Amino acid sequence: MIKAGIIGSTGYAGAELVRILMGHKDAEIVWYGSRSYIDKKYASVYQNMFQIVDAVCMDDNMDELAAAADVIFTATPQGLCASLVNEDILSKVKIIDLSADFRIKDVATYEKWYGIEHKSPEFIKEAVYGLCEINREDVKNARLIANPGCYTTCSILTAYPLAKEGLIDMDTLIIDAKSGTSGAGRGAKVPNLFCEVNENMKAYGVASHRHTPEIEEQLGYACGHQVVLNFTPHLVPMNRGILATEYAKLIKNVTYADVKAVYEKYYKDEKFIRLLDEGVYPETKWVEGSNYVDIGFKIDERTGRIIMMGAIDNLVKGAAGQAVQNMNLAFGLPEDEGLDLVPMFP
Ligand SMILES: NC(=O)C1=CN([C@@H]2O[C@H](COP(=O)(O)OP(=O)(O)OC[C@H]3O[C@@H](n4cnc5c(N)ncnc54)[C@H](OP(=O)(O)O)[C@@H]3O)[C@@H](O)[C@H]2O)C=CC1
Ligand SMILES: CC(=O)N[C@@H](CCC(=O)OP(=O)(O)O)C(=O)O
Repeated sequence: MIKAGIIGSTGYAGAELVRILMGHKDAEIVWYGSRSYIDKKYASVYQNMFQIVDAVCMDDNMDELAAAADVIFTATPQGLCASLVNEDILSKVKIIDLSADFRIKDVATYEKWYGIEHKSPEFIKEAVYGLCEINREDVKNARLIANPGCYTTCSILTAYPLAKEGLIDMDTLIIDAKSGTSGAGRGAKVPNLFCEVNENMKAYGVASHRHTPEIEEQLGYACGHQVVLNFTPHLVPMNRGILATEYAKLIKNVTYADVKAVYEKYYKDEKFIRLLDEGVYPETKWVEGSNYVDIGFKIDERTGRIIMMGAIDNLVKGAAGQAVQNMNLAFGLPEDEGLDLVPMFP
């Protein structure tokens, strides 16, 4: 039985980890970490866990946690994991970080886009970018896994096969993405108040969102050269879900069947990636509560562009589900263990 500790178990991503790990037959949660609710019952923070979780919240004593657990998930604000990790901890326990601390390989890029100093840059090189479908073999041997971001998971997986096969002009790639408000976390913030979000839609982080360099870096690895792109996120009035719509100029004269074959080359055996039929486009509702990524596309012959669309649940494939997928790989378990989450509808 894998013993899991969660730092930040009281946030939205942490709570989703709790929900998923409760249904995992080879893992148990031994540490419900919190900053604000220490010694309080976890089920008093999340009443949906009443009579399901009996544990109380604990502090973030890393030494005790590393002795008690086999894996630590950090579902905490940017910068915290980097301030906790050290060689002693990593020699005892694997860390799966849901924040961005170890995703970007160039520390100067991280510090510029996040506006904080990186507290343990010596571990950046070792960290594996935990996009399971792409880095599966590296994840299996990793001590430190950088769980990808929610927008980035959706954006990268949607464009990856075409980038890899040189089908699109990467300089023309534009990613327009929408997220539900759980993507912003549980902390109180004025832009996320009901009156600000309900019956409203807004772009934010325009030409400056911190996920831009993460997407550029990963798609750059795929196509083999530096990528510079536009990424514009939007907040939409729903709880969960991300829909990324991506536009790019096609380099080659290809048909729908050619492009579908390229997607199938990379994803046909991927349990969590569903390539939709021609004329069917992803909707967030069809993946809600699940670890699926739904992908659809259309070639616009009039403009010579392809329009690719991907949808995920930001808290599952965009955070906790992917983190459990990474844990399964890193501990030699079936990759889908605990992740048979049927999408909920409506
Ligand atoms: N929400 C999402 O869709 C996604 C989130 N992520 C990432 O996951 C991480 C958590 O996000 P999310 O759950 O949304 O955020 P929340 O604001 O909902 O939760 C933050 C969590 O971190 C804890 N925390 C805050 N400050 C500290 C601190 N100084 N020391 C220890 N613990 C602290 C909080 O504890 P307490 O409540 O007890 O104070 C809480 O458990 C972030 O890095 C985010 O970028 C990644 C992908 C998707
Ligand atoms: C709606 C919303 O605010 N979304 C967050 C992204 C989600 C997140 O927590 O970021 P990571 O995926 O990088 O961890 C944002 O734009 O910052």
